[in-house]
Amino acid sequence: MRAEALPVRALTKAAFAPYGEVVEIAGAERRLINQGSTERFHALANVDVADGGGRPIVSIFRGQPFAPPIEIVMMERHPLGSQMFYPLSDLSFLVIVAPDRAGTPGMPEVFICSAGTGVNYAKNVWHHPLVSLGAESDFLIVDREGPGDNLEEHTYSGIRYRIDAIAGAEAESEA
Ligand SMILES: NC(=O)N[C@@H](O)C(=O)O
Ligand code: NI
Repeated sequence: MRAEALPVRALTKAAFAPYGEVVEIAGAERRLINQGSTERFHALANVDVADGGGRPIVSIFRGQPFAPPIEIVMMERHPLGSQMFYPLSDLSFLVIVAPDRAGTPGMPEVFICSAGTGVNYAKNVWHHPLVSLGAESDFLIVDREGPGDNLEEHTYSGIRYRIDAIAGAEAESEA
């Protein structure tokens, strides 16, 4: 089966806008609270999980690292809610998303997400399950618990996608 190599792009708010929000301090509304002893970086992402009686939950994902070549054979989406990944380690990870093409994912876009930056996938956005890099990594997750089927998966047929190199991220792997 044909496998197409994909470029890895730096994550920016503009590039990721069709898929959700970038969760980072840069550009956030900053509020000084607690008599000035604490900075609040306010409303970094919108938790959109109420459809169908859903409620927001916080989890931790512990991801095992991937290394190139990384094959992308499937994508998934959550029709009833957003899903946020915020890295608790100081490693980069890959964010892989795709536009919807008549109910199936189109060609993926791959972004490298640097340490201290997370993403909030908007509801019903095609994305690849967590791809950690370098070492076992923990992520804070905010997504939906509740009735209904909140997971739709799609396996590409006739074409596979591949990530052959990730500049910089591999250098972060454990020594
Ligand atoms: N299945 C699950 O909870 N994880 C995926 O949704 C994912 O995006 O990693
Ligand atoms: Ni997901």
